[in-house]
Amino acid sequence: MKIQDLTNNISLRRPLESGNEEQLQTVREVLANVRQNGDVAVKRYGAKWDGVFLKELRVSPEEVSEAVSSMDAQLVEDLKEAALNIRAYHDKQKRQGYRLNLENDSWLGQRITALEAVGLYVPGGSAAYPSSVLMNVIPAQVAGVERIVLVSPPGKDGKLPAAVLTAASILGITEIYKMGGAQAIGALAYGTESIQAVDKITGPGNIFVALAKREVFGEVAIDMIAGPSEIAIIADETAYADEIAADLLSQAEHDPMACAILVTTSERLAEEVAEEVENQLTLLPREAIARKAIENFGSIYIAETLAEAVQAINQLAPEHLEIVTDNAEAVAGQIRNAGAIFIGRYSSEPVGDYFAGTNHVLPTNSTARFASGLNVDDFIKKTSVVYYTKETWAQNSPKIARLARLEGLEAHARAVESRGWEKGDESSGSN
Ligand SMILES: NC(=O)c1ccc[n+]([C@@H]2O[C@H](COP(=O)([O-])OP(=O)(O)OC[C@H]3O[C@@H](n4cnc5c(N)ncnc54)[C@H](O)[C@@H]3O)[C@@H](O)[C@H]2O)c1
Ligand SMILES: N[C@H](CO)Cc1c[nH]c[nH+]1
Ligand SMILES: [Zn+2]
Repeated sequence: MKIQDLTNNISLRRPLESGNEEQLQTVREVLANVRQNGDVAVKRYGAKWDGVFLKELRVSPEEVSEAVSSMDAQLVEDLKEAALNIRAYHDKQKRQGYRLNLENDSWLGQRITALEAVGLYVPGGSAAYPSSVLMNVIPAQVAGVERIVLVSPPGKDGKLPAAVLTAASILGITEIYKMGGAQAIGALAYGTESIQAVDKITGPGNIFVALAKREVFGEVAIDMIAGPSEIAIIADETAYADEIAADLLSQAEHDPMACAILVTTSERLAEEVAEEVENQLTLLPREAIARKAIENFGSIYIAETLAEAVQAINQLAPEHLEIVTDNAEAVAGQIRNAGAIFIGRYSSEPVGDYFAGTNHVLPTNSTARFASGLNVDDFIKKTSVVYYTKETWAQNSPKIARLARLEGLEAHARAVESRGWEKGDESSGSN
């Protein structure tokens, strides 16, 4: 791993947001084709990139039961416990609408409504992500979404991983389709013969998924760009090199485009971590993927002070930040930009990926400057409500008409003035 001095050039930005021209072109073609040709296009792209041409895109109940019965009982228990933790954490995010009472029985309100139909992308391809099923579905369920659709790419055997189907089954999800990449995003956004379009698409994925979500935004809502994983670690001389290296590799193994960065005040640690990363890499089953990520998007930076390290991280806005320093909680208090923060030696990042209860669908590519991780708010909308009684109208209509005329909008002024005393009264409003 490269070791360098910390400069202002620290950056996570990969060519993700725009993708390279070829990837973007592919994604646009796929989306246009799915819009025009529906299922046939989805199936053809599935054959091309997932290596299987499917007759049926929807997962049958038999496939689900077969998957569930093939699962190790302990793993099912582990998934259930993780699901409980995730639900407990997300239950706290539930919102109530509110009502602001005004004079003369008038009121204003904010009404919270769950989205009607959402499509949740569960990545597949090079790994199976039952944890992403939990992370996507649970906040949607807590919000009260009626129709929850899962999509995920099948393996060459034409099946979804048993663990993915088991996680869906634990949560009671039955509308599941075997499709991945940009074609799945297109199907969710536009609808096809076998899948009805949704209102919002959430979930992480590789570059093709991330670009496709960005392209369909507007036609449907999306949660964020949750692309290839990232980890940044601030560590001082109190940290253990083998643990830091292991945590860096935990994210590097996701994707050749994953990003792993250490910012440390200790030169000794920097050197030891670089050596450890190399040693541990050779022992990983996904060495080839992790090695590419480390070579292309891995770096160790040496900072003069912790304050400098904190400043660099705030500039970086990583998806995940670990703080392994003396008094790590105080350092965490100074972080403004990070998708999720893991404090201290025992909060290794995978704790959050699987089990703690916090969400692992998080903003990447420095978008943590303005975006949040997936949460219950992603699955609701807020509607404002106004109820003015005659008295409140009478008191305020001259002011409103003046403001309308200030903007040169005479019809607005006349509308508010058009209410007359002689036309009778109305009863009170209700929410
Ligand atoms: N940010 C987060 O919250 C988060 C969480 C979990 C996973 N991840 C990321 O999700 C990603 C998972 O990636 P993955 O590839 O394993 O699975 P994926 O499901 O995202 O992508 C697989 C699909 O990509 C499409 N594809 C593959 N090669 C293509 C090509 N050359 N042209 C067009 N389409 C192609 C195929 O349709 C395939 O079905 C990783 O980048 C991982 O870091 C992110
Ligand atoms: N670290 C990923 C988010 O970047 C989430 C994940 C799922 N499984 C393992 N990890
Ligand atoms: Zn992970």
